[in-house]
Amino acid sequence: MPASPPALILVNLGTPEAPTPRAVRRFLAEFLHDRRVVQLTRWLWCPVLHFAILPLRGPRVAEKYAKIWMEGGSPLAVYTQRLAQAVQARQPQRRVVHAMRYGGPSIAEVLAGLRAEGIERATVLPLYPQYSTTTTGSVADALAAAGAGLELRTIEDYATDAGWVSAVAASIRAHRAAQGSGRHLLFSFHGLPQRLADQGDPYPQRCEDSARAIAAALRLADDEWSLSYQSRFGRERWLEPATVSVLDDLAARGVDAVDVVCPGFAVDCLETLEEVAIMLAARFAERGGRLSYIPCLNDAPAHADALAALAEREDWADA
Ligand SMILES: C=CC1=C(C)c2cc3[nH]c(cc4nc(cc5[nH]c(cc1n2)c(C)c5CCC(=O)O)C(CCC(=O)O)=C4C)c(C)c3C=C
Ligand SMILES: [Fe+2]
Ligand SMILES: [Fe+2]
Repeated sequence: MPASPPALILVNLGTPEAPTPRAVRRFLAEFLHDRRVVQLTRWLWCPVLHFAILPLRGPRVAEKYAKIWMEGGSPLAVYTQRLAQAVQARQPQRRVVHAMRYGGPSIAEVLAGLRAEGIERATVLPLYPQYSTTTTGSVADALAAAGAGLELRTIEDYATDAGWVSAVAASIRAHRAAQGSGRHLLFSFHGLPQRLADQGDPYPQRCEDSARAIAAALRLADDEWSLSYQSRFGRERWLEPATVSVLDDLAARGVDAVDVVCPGFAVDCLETLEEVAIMLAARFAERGGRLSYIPCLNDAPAHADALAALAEREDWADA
């Protein structure tokens, strides 16, 4: 009898439990204490974080979450859970669960639950197509901290996975078929401090690889698409060009219709729904244009198919 396939753990970033200042502060406190995310020495960072960032940002960001909150909770949590269920439906022979790097369900509690069920092996799929030390690397830290007891294998990057690329390309094609073609396509990825890229974080290269692969699948000419980075945090220089500047430049050049897609995000979240689909769309409209946001793959069947195939391929040879 062949060994049953390893469990599959889809790991996402995490999100506040409620759109309230208190819940946002709690979430940000855990997130922004992660040394993968903020590298400043603690005696410098902790006073800034506790006495300035959390008190000021908590209420401001809670208002943003309130604008996008769904009946079942934060979009990131709702879609991550639905995506895990969709992958589970495609792979009834294995346990498919989800975990969050910050907040719950935590990686440690999910691993403990699997161990309690007698599961001995798991494939971990961080829901970040492009590897970064700040995201996938941080998931690896949490797995190591949660301790052994389960044999783990992690899929660290799927930026150019053929199944995932064609799922993203198909969703763009479908959106454009409904909205009309001939529009500029902007690939907007979450940014990073430029310093991390200079220190060797492969993330910007992998974002470029993803954008180029998706543009090729759509047979776009070079002047029909661009790539940019959004969601800047802090005063340091971040990856460029910034999404806001690229959109302002497009508007200034008279481009009045832009489609924006965010292939660095597996599911919709604050950064896509509030920052891009609401704030940046309003800013582009003020400049006379129409920004059409193309939703993330979320729990679409093609997304679940692509991730199930990816996990199957990465399983242990004897599974
Ligand atoms: C998709 C990949 C992501 C990378 C890379 C990333 C790096 C990164 N992020 C921050 C700071 C913040 N990010 C915030 C939200 C957020 N970030 C990602 C993904 C990546 N971050 C997601 C999916 C989300 C949304 C979570 C949700 O609940 O919907 C936030 C919180 C919101 C806010 O306060 O603006 C911060 C802060 C840094 C500093 C960083 C790299 C160093
Ligand atoms: Fe602290
Ligand atoms: Fe982020």
